[in-house]
Amino acid sequence: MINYSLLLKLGWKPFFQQQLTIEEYETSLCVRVVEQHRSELVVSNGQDVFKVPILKSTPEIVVGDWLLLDHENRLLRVLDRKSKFERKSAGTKIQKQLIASNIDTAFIVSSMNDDFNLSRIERYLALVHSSEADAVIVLTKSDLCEEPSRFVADVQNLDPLLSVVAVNALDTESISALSSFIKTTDTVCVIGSSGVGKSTLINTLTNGNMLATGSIREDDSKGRHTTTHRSLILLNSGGVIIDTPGMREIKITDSEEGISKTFHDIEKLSENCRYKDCQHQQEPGCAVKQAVIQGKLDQRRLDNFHKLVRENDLNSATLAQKRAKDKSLGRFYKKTLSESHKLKGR
Ligand SMILES: Nc1nc2c(ncn2[C@@H]2O[C@H](COP(=O)(O)OP(=O)(O)OP(=O)(O)O)[C@@H](O)[C@H]2O)c(=O)[nH]1
Ligand SMILES: [Zn+2]
Repeated sequence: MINYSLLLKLGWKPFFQQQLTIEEYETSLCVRVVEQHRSELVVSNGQDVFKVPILKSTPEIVVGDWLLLDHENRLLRVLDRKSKFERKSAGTKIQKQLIASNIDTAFIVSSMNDDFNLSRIERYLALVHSSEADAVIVLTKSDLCEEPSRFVADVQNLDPLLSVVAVNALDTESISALSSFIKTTDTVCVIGSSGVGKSTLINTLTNGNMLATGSIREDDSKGRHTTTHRSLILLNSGGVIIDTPGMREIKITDSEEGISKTFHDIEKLSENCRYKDCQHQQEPGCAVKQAVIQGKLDQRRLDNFHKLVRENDLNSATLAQKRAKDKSLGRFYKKTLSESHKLKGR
């Protein structure tokens, strides 16, 4: 029988419970994926940590997923995801890759120094907004900054409803301001550019205790022992953090909805453009350009909006082209195969 009370500290929610049948509740095992390797998944039921092999028939599974297993720890099914983070695969391969799932809140980390960049924050916001997770902007290095409130105000200016917190990521007391954004059954992820303080923040949040879901030592191919990176971390104060390497190099793709939510002020203004399909470039009667002239909208914000839309269109188009190509290639193989069978008289 599934023990819900053990699952709660792993981020279990009514959303997942509602997906179970009574039979599944009575006969199966429910676990969360805490690590992902090439040939196996490391999962936890809130008490024990164990491994589930990845077979040819195993569907795409990522850290954060909830799985139902039978009593021999074989996969029955993956529960529907509450949210998911995807990215365009790195390199020349054009494919979408799932990198983490079931995240309630994403901490977008940015440091209050020369690296501070509103356009980059907007880019991360568009990403988070297309994942179904909530966004919180965490501004680090407050101890090294003369006027943190100026940075907070700049970010708040992007959207008055945004949650923005300034912290010294090295200091436990300072980051306690984040606790109201980490509910005990919530799953949080931390994203942002290199060097902004993501690891420092996670370390302080976990008091340096990164192995709370249990530690597993693994043999690598040469028979050496390596301690693997734990991707799903339990917080002593309740709540879960997901920190996978993939989360750190995520790019915009299929994020139209996220861009639209992030720049809802521009969307709102565009309702008054003369042309319905106005691109807010050189068209007459453009309400968005007018707002820039009147000082109601930053030229920087409009430029970044255009840039992200272009980038998203490009990535999404190549993805769509690849999908179409794969489909027609699949039909070609099928046809060739059936013709060769016909020739052989089968
Ligand atoms: N003074 C101060 N230093 C900080 C703060 N946050 C991070 N640092 C320092 O900044 C440097 C980079 O922090 P990391 O936590 O490694 O940054 P990261 O975002 O994890 O970087 P990557 O692993 O490259 O993605 C480290 O030397 C930290 O000690 C802060 O709030 N105050
Ligand atoms: Zn316009």
